[in-house]
Amino acid sequence: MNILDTIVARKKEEIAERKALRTVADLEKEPFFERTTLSLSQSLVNPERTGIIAEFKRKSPSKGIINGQASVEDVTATYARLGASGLSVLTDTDFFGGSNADLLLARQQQVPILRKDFMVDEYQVVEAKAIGADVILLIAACLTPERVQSLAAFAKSLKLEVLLEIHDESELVHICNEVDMVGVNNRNLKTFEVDINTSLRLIGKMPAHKPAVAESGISDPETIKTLKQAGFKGFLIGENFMKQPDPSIAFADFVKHL
Ligand SMILES: O=P(O)(O)OC[C@@H](O)[C@@H](O)c1c[nH]c2ccccc12
Repeated sequence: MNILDTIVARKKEEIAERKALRTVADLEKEPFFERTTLSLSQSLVNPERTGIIAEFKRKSPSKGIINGQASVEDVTATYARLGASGLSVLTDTDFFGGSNADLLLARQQQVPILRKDFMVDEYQVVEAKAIGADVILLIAACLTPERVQSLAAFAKSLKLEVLLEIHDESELVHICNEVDMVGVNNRNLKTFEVDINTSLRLIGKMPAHKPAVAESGISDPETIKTLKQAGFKGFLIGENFMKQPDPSIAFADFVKHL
């Protein structure tokens, strides 16, 4: 089994455990459930922002511990203040060291927030709304095109936006009307290999009317210039900032060079 299959198998167990603890009806009573969500697709094309979706990630299966001490409140506040177009918060605990509590803390910021997790069930979409997310991620590598479409339609019914993540040509067929943005993960989730050229290769084959997001392995402001020229509007960056003792300082320094 590759790591993605392992994560998704564990995720399904976790969802069953969570459903037993809190029903959908419980989630719908959460204070954040009834709220006006923010649009990441609009924020990405706002010329006053950087296009960066800055990610809070404590650890990952490929890197182990990235940052064991940073405060989600402090770091996301700096990201938002210094021009991040959006925030991405890992909510998977077992493999990424994140939690729903992290996303709730990030929600103090008035910028769109992506719930970064492995979404395979409608329950998680309801939960995303209840914990304060504006956008969900759907990963083509763990869903059929039909499931992408049905989960995306469900997310839209809750006024959440959808970022569809693809990694190669074969996954272009997962793109449907219901997704708002298409991301290209430069990291192969099965082998962990990272190659920025994955984004540059795929952009020409993606729909021009949906903002394109380049994801993973970005560590140089020059790369953002190249990706922008190729047509990307969003740049999802985690580790480059999180691996520093103070991710806020790393972010401030990076945006100076854009
Ligand atoms: O830390 P990086 O290399 O900047 O990557 C961020 C983000 O793209 C990455 O965390 C990611 C992209 N798609 C995912 C899906 C699940 C978990 C994590 C991810």
